[in-house]
Amino acid sequence: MQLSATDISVRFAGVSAIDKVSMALDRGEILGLIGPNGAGKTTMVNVLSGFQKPREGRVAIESVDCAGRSAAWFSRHGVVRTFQAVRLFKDLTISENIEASLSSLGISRFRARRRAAEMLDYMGIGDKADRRGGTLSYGDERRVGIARALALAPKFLLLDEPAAGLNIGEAESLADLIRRIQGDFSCGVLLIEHNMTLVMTICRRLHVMASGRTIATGTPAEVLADPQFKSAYLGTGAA
Ligand SMILES: Nc1ncnc2c1ncn2[C@@H]1O[C@H](COP(=O)(O)OP(=O)(O)OP(=O)(O)O)[C@@H](O)[C@H]1O
Repeated sequence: MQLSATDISVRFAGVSAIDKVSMALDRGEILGLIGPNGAGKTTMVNVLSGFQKPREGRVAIESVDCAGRSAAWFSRHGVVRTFQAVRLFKDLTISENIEASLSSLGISRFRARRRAAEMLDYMGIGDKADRRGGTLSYGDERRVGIARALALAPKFLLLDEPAAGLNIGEAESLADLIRRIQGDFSCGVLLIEHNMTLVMTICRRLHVMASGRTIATGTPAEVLADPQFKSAYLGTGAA
């Protein structure tokens, strides 16, 4: 099963953010999406999850065309994403925050509560279920963001900079966790990340963007040897 985007273009106020980018995520792989700031990575995740309608191009889940579908439709069909900012409702408990996303998909309150508890346990923060949003440490808040996504039973999980702001130890545990999630949920994981150690350790395949375009794809070794990658990242090599 595959989530694919073909020849995607997005413009904001006439300015090109993505220009004819294609990528595919298989259920069963961890694909790294990397690139300098402003490369178009988050915009691409927005397109892949129904948060941004592309000006051109096609998104499909296997052979099902997703044109015009809402973000909620993508969620219901197993395409789930996290955000750079977790944004919890501060008046709700952590559990209620997760239940709210499930209820919006029509899941009963009872099942939503049970599912939230299971996912918070899975993320190792079951004891924080009754705390209010906004009272957790930064690292725990990011775990809630992932728990909230996992509660939606992803077939494709799109993680937008999950290691941002984590220390080295926390980033290492995150690497183990992402591998575990991929296996336990049998989901494809798209990982946007600036932490190169994390990306190179857990991704078998990388997709590199710069200035809204694809500049390299391949295994970490192939990408590291690619002149366009070296030029974009290290300022060396022929572009
Ligand atoms: N809603 C928007 N309105 C106008 N321009 C936008 C909008 N969202 C993104 N852009 C622009 O589109 C381009 C791609 O942005 P995007 O956030 O996708 O890049 P990114 O690779 O995710 O960057 P970063 O690594 O900094 O998060 C940038 O030039 C950005 O300023």
